[in-house]
Formats: sequence, structure tokens, C-alpha cells
Amino acid sequence: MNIVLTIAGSDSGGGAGIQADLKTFQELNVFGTSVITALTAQNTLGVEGIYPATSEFVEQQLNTVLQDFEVKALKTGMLFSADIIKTIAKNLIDKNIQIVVDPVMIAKGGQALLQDEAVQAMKNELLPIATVLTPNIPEAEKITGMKIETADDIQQAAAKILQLGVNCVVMKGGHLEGPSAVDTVFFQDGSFFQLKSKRIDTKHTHGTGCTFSAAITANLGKGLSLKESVIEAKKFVQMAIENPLNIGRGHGPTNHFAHRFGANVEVEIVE
Ligand SMILES: Nc1ncnc2c1ncn2[C@@H]1O[C@H](COP(=O)(O)OP(=O)(O)O)[C@@H](O)[C@H]1O
Ligand SMILES: Cc1ncc(COP(=O)(O)O)c(N)n1
Repeated sequence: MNIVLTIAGSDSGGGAGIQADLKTFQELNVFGTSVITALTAQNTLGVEGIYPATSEFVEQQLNTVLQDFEVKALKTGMLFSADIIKTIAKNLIDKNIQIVVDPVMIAKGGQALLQDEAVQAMKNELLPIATVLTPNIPEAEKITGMKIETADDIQQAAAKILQLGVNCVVMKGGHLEGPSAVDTVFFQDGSFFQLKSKRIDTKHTHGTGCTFSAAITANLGKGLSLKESVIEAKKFVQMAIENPLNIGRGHGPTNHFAHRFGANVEVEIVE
């Protein structure tokens, strides 16, 4: 049994955060463990409240999990504060675990899930030890300090991010416009490729980023290569978006069950 870990916030609405991650892990046949950084009172309409854990308790959860389980890959999601980021980085630096960082900053409803001053800690302490970073466009803008509008900007921002020490960056295109949802994957050796899928006209995209990064983590945990892990994760999230559950009165969750029914999905790989 391959064991993976998510270090993230709880979404009481079940569509994002820890809940999306554990559902994705389960669907992809890996055993999921969790370290909770913050509780949120949240539904599809927004985040009503945030109750962060202390960095000491985050550390205790992390060490308790790692002392007992052989974790192959882990992801981070909502980390909330610089203190929590520093604590996590300090405890992971000497571990042989593949690290997927989803730099969650702002909920779709606009509430901050990461304090502003924590971005620097993420850049200095977490990214140098990360295997993959999966920013959406606003997150990549915050990390690089650049405005990102064109394909050229995406490439330049990715180069800046790779300089921070992460091995690979997946620039997610969910927030861009056009008939396709295009993610571009850049590696340290200068190579890159794109993953293109049909853009679905839906408001049910709560947790897309969490689900995508959790699927990459699950695939890495199963021993897939980094490239395969990202490609298969894109297929998983596309199925989850294409077959909405239509629950909740706001931005509803994606459908983590969709792949079970052999949902057909087309993802084009452009090298
Ligand atoms: N409307 C959509 N149709 C198809 N794929 C989408 C759509 N919105 C997002 N995606 C995909 O979902 C994943 C998460 O992307 P994104 O929404 O940009 O991240 P986040 O949830 O962090 O804002 C990416 O693979 C992206 O291409
Ligand atoms: C606890 C928690 N973590 C992450 C997100 C971001 O969700 P999304 O994947 O839609 O950007 C969220 N809304 N809540």
C-alpha cells in the first residue's frame, strides 16, 4: 500500500482542502494521511471563518504521522502563516519524500487563506525543497511579482519560479480564457510541455486546484514519473469538472467519483 500525506486546511464544505485531498487519494488507490493547518467554516458560498492550528501542533501532527508511516509523497495546500510554513519546511528538509506544493492563497470567494507575509517564507523555505509547484495565474503573479497575461509571461514567470529551487512548475491555466484549459509544465533542464483539455463552462470549480495537486501526489506515491503523474492528474480533474455533482448553492465541488464510471476524457499533450 502506497502512503501519501496532505498538509492543508479543512474545508467543512467537503469540496476543497483536506477533504478534497483525501477523497482524491482514496479514488486513486493510495492510503491518505493528513496534517491539518487550519479549520475553515466553509461552504460553496464562501469561507465564514478560519481557526488556525498553532505551528507546534502542526509539527506534532507531522512528526506523529512520519514516525509511523513511510510516506512516499506529500502535498501542501492552505498553510495560512509564515510560522506554519517554516515549521513544515524545517521538518521536511532531511526527509526523502516528494513534495507537491499547491500555493493556496485566496479562496474562490475572495477570502485570504495565506497571510501576505507568508509568501516570502514559502519562497525561501518551502520551494527550495519542493518537487513540484502548481500555481494558478494569480498565485504565480504573487510569487514572481509579475503581471501574467501572455504565453511569454507564463514562460518568464516559470523561469523565475524555477530559480527558487523547485524541480518543476505547473502553471495552471484555469483562470485564463479561451476554449481550452491549458496547463504548462516546465522543468529545470529547460524542457516544457502543455496539457490541453476542453474548458468546461461551469461554476462548479471549487477545489479544482486541490484535487489536481492531490492527484499528482497520489500518482507520485504510486511510483509514476513526474510527467506521467501530472498528465494523469489533469485527466482526473478534467473528469471531475466535466461531470458536476450540482450540489450547494454557490461554486459547487468537483466530482471525485467521476472516473469510476469510465468517464471519457480528452487531454492533449503538446510537446
Ligand atoms: N472550467 C474549466 N474547465 C476545464 N478545466 C479547468 C477549468 N477550470 C480549471 N480547470 C483545470 O483545473 C485545474 C486547476 O486549475 P485552476 O482552476 O487554475 O486552479 P485553482 O483551483 O488553484 O485556482 C487545472 O488543471 C485547470 O486547467
Ligand atoms: C481549506 C481550503 N483549502 C483550499 C481552498 C482553495 O480551493 P480551490 O482549490 O478551489 O482554489 C479552499 N477554498 N479551502
